[in-house]
Amino acid sequence: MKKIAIGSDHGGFELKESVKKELTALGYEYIDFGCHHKESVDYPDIAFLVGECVATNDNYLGIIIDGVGIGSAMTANKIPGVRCAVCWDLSSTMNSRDHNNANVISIGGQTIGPGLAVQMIKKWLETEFSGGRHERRVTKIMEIESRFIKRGK
Ligand SMILES: O=C[C@H](O)[C@H](O)[C@H](O)COP(=O)(O)O
Repeated sequence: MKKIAIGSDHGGFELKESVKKELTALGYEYIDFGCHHKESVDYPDIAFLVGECVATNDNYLGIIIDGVGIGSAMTANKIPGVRCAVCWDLSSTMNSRDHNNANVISIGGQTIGPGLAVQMIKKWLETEFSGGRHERRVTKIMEIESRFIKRGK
């Protein structure tokens, strides 16, 4: 069973607490990279820690929650090896695993209620990458990333 790296900014803090309860109920071990309060923080600081954990540990998946999910996903996707998907419903959630092999999910604490969020997280964790034609496409994504790493950009 994969382990989970989870983090949020102030806008996702409350939803993160709900998601953590669901993770525990599902039997997942997790590391909470913060924040641990509702005071204003900068989402790149937390998204970096979650993304770094996933990129350096094959047995981790990541969950990031900020206001709408966009800034944290932008940040995490700067880290080589991270494929972070902004998801907003069950369909985007399943697609991000089944087709895109996302290893980090980013959701909005101000746009998604706790009921839907826990359903999404459960679905995301139980959905496997289906490979096949999608393997070819995800490989192309990773090859584009490697080209820029080689150039040192
Ligand atoms: O994409 C970024 C996130 O939605 C942030 O949670 C948001 O930008 C934070 O804004 P504020 O400082 O106004 O809560």
